Amino acid sequence: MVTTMTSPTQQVRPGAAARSEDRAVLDVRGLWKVFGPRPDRVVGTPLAELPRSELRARTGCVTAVRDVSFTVRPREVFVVMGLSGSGKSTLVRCLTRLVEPTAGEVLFDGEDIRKAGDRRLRELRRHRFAMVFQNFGLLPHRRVLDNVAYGLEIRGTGKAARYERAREMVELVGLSGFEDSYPDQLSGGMQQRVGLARALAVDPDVLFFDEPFSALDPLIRRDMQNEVIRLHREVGKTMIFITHDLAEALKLGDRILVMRDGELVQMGTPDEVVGAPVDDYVREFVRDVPRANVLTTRWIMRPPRPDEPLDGPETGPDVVVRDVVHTVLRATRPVKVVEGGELLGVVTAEEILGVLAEPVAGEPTGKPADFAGPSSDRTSAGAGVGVGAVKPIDPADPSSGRTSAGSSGKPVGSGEQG
Ligand SMILES: Nc1ncnc2c1ncn2[C@@H]1O[C@H](COP(=O)(O)OP(=O)(O)OP(=O)(O)O)[C@@H](O)[C@H]1O
Repeated sequence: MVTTMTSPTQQVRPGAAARSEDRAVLDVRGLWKVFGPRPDRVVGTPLAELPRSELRARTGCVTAVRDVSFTVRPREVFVVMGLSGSGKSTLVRCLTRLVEPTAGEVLFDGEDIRKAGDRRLRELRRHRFAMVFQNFGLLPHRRVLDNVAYGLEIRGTGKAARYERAREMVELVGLSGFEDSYPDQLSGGMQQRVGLARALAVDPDVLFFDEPFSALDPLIRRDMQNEVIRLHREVGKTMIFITHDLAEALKLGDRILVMRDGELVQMGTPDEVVGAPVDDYVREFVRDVPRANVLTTRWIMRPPRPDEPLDGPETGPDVVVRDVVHTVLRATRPVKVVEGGELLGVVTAEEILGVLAEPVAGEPTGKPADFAGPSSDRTSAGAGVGVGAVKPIDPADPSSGRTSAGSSGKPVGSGEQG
């Protein structure tokens, strides 16, 4: 057992814990949603290959979700990100059948939700799932406590038990003292805390968030993101979170699914998306992200040179670069990246500067060409999905993430991870 120098203040990417479990809470396979007349005629036919605008002109149909597959693991925060109209809401709504999928499978704990009858679906929605919406969805004529207790009331929980639970949840989200207030007496951030408390009150297996903070001003929004991180630590729920904001996705997500025109473009951990964007669409999203705040030592380490001393400090491969900068710059020896007793590589000031400096397109970064970069199990974070695989860093390839993701130093939310 190797003791690394990872301290509680160091940021270890949150996905590390979730990744250790194989079981899927949600297993989505080949999911399609086509809106419009006779959508069945589109899936699996040449019509499905048409660009959106042409399909719409010829058939009146819109393919909102196109053959998307992914799994969500227990306690994972899984973020669905993309520009407006990319299909995020439709995809997530298909998971609870708020929108009926056109084709594909949605397995929840192994059960195909598409085969569930009305009664079973109601049961699942009341007991296993909860949603937090952008517009809060609170009942205006009910007090905070009654809003929080609402899901339990629907479920038939007795008054004393539901109020007890509701009080606990109100306290959990930091609203003690506001139990008797009405929604319009609260600020937007506080209203969304009520939304969170209400969702948590029913003790769901999966919490769905549909752009919950996009109506809030930036400071409140940041508070609420931190609140989600804190609540996730405390209650450990599986969360599926829709956002069009990359900083939010990087800050909250264990893994991120990037969508464009209904398709899955890339799926991976925040460092995979920033370190190795698969195409220009994703590259444009991550362009201004300070990479040192997101990439981990695994991304920048290199094999030790034959003459290098290997008695320097140690760190882990999932430690964010920002958190080892001082150690590396102070060390008189290369910092060793160690996992399970195995030396994976070393990091020196040279590698740190390589991340901090603005990369110049086409220029070699100095990394040995035969070095494989992040291990293949990490780059296949798509969990059985071929489309989501990311490219390992290739210093010789100007299109690889290392040379294309900018480092403007602009503050984005990713800097507040943890
Ligand atoms: N009920 C509907 N009928 C027809 N087309 C729809 C319907 N709902 C969504 N669409 C279309 O499906 C596509 C995906 O929409 P969706 O709302 O899922 O995207 P989104 O990424 O969530 O966008 P936004 O961030 O703006 O909410 C869009 O082209 C949209 O116009």
